[in-house]
Amino acid sequence: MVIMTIHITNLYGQSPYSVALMSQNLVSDIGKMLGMKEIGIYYYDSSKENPASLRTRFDGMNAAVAHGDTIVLQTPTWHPTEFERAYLQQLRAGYDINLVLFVHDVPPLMFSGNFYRMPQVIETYNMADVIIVPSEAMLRVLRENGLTVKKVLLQHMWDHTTPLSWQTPQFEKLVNFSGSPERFQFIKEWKYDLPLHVFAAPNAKLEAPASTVIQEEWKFKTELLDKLASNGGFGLVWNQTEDSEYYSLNASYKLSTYLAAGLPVLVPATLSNKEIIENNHLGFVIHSLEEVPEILNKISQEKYDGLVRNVKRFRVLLNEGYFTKKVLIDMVHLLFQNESDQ
Ligand SMILES: O=c1ccn([C@@H]2O[C@H](COP(=O)(O)OP(=O)(O)O)[C@@H](O)[C@H]2O)c(=O)[nH]1
Repeated sequence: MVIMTIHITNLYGQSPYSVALMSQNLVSDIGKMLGMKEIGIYYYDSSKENPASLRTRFDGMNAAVAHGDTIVLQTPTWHPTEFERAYLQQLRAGYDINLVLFVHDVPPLMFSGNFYRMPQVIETYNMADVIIVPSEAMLRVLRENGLTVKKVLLQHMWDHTTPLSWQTPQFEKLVNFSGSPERFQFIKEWKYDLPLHVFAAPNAKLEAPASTVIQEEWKFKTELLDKLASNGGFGLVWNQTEDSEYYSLNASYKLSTYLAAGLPVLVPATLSNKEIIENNHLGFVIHSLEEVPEILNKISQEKYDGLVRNVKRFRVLLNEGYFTKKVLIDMVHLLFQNESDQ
């Protein structure tokens, strides 16, 4: 007899280029490995749905939920906050359950124009028994904005469970970047005498890129890792121009993609989890893009190969999903033990 089922939500219906979709699928797949059941959340324009049909939709999603169960909501669902709040309220009203929020992104902090929505978002977070947030810095900001949930866990880093590329990256004086030129202004302004290989969706190509900006085709999963590994060089994490401080709070998905491909990384000094890069010697922490050519022109073959060896060792954690497994298992302990009066 099962006495407690853990359910975890998973997003459906977004474009295959959606990183939100990829990351939710990843967490839900690992949750299922640990025996959790999935609740699918379809992405559509829910703002026009009337409350009665929304309630029926939620009842359908909750068909397998019973008293005593635990629900992990991966948030944002990219529906309006009202949708998430209504869903959680219906769960709370209908069942005696444990609620966990696994926060991937905080939309009011991603886009400054949305900051006015912060109180509503925090109110929704405060419905949780346990909340999982990307970093200590994110937790601080959420606390400053009224987060009261006592039981908190940190994600630290995204996993990347795509089958690995077994190629060993070679030292090349080039930088790989995965992300759209629309979001990352520095791509348009790349002025260094070093190739910048940009991996972005087909609809996000630059009209007239600098000759050192090489626009790669979008690649899925292992193909992406293979191409990054065969390009060699480094993987770059860099801020968007606007709202550039967000990487000091979230966990960057591309960071894990590069490491899974075996590439050493160049990351901004403001990155929330830069200590992981420093402590494990996985690349360089930089303060400005000006440092990129300096590093690439100076680094020796031996030093590069040493970084590649460190990455090869570390990436096992990502490939086997150990950051996610750890936080999901810690979540169960935190729910059912009294150790957390933090
Ligand atoms: O050709 C490509 C280019 C990008 N990506 C994915 O897009 C992510 C980068 O997305 P984003 O810039 O939103 O990540 P973050 O800002 O979290 O680092 C990468 O990690 C890849 O998983 C991909 O699958 N194929």
